[in-house]
Amino acid sequence: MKLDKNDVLRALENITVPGEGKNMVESGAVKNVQIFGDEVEVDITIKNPSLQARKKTEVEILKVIHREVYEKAKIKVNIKVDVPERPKTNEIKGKPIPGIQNIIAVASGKGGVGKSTVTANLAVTLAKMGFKVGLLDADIYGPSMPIMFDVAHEKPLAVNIDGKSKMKPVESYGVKLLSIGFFTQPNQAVIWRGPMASKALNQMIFDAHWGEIDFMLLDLPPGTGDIHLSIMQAMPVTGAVIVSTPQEVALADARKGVAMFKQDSINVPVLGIVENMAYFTPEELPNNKYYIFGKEGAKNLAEDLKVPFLGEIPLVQSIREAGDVGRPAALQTATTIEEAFEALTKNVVQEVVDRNENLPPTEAIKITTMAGCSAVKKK
Ligand SMILES: Nc1ncnc2c1ncn2[C@@H]1O[C@H](COP(=O)(O)OP(=O)(O)OP(=O)(O)O)[C@@H](O)[C@H]1O
Repeated sequence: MKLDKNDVLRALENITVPGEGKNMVESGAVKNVQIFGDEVEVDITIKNPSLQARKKTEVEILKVIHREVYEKAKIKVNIKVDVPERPKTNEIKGKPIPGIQNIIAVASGKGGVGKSTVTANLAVTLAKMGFKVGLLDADIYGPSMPIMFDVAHEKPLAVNIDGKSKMKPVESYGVKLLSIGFFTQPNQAVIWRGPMASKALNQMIFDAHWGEIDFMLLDLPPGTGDIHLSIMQAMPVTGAVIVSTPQEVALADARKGVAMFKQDSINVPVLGIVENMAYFTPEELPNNKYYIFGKEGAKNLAEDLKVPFLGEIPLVQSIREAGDVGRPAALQTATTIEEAFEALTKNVVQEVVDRNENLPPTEAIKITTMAGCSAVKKK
């Protein structure tokens, strides 16, 4: 018997693909029907990859054609599975942490570019602006926050919260702080294996009593390794800030840092790049700028990678000194350093706001307005 293609299509209009509302012709799932005498070949694309869905689709097509068109038709069904790609931007991973609204990971490809210094100053500037700030020093290779916040001799206390013993972060300059450095001896070299470090970090995140936090800053170890992956998978990181100097070797590593956050398995939005040690200004010649590590390297990198440029911080002796004495330089009021960190912090907050505005409302609560923060004006 010679079959008619239209009869086959009409028959297929009676059935749907599992999980899809419209009939399989109307939904566009049926891609092609070919007839060769009493043979019918149906090409169909479905979104559900399960074996069960494929089998069910095939059986239903066979049954409906045999019933409605020709009971002895020889039927071949070619099923292609096309799983719709999940939207990649603004994805939040990890379990949300009650009370913590935004988690910003601060990273650098290369070590020693001032990642911890920038993180500490961002933290105190956010606190000055009126935000509730937490800082988690996850730099397992060289935790420097206890020194930078002058709390190296303190230890987090245990508090009882709803019958559970929780770690209470140490507080300094309005910033709640936990560091992997609180749990190691200053002179002891600790060799952290990946899973051990992740466990310690998980405890500092989930077994600590952080309370209400607007911005939790995460000082990551330098580089792009295993530990970064574990942290990103364990925590709902809002976005990442990359710190680099303008120097070529640092930029090459910063590029890798950006690539790490953008890769599919991590997929954390990059809030932008900070250029640290952008130029040197001697105190006695405040108008002179010396571009020791090159000029605008990180700014150009940001343009190149199409990520925001968040700001530049000069190389200033007092920034280093302030770090060493344990009082972040941005606390020095009415200085160009304070100004530089304020400009940087406003840009970071703005990027977080922009990023959160693009999130569906069902996501965990995020800061979507800077109202109430007089220090920050919306662009
Ligand atoms: N803008 C700056 N001006 C002057 N000194 C700075 C500046 N930024 C950082 N430093 C100094 O550079 C040194 C390295 O900085 P920091 O420890 O913050 O770097 P890092 O990138 O966090 O290093 P690590 O590899 O340990 O993660 C410190 O002595 C710090 O005080």
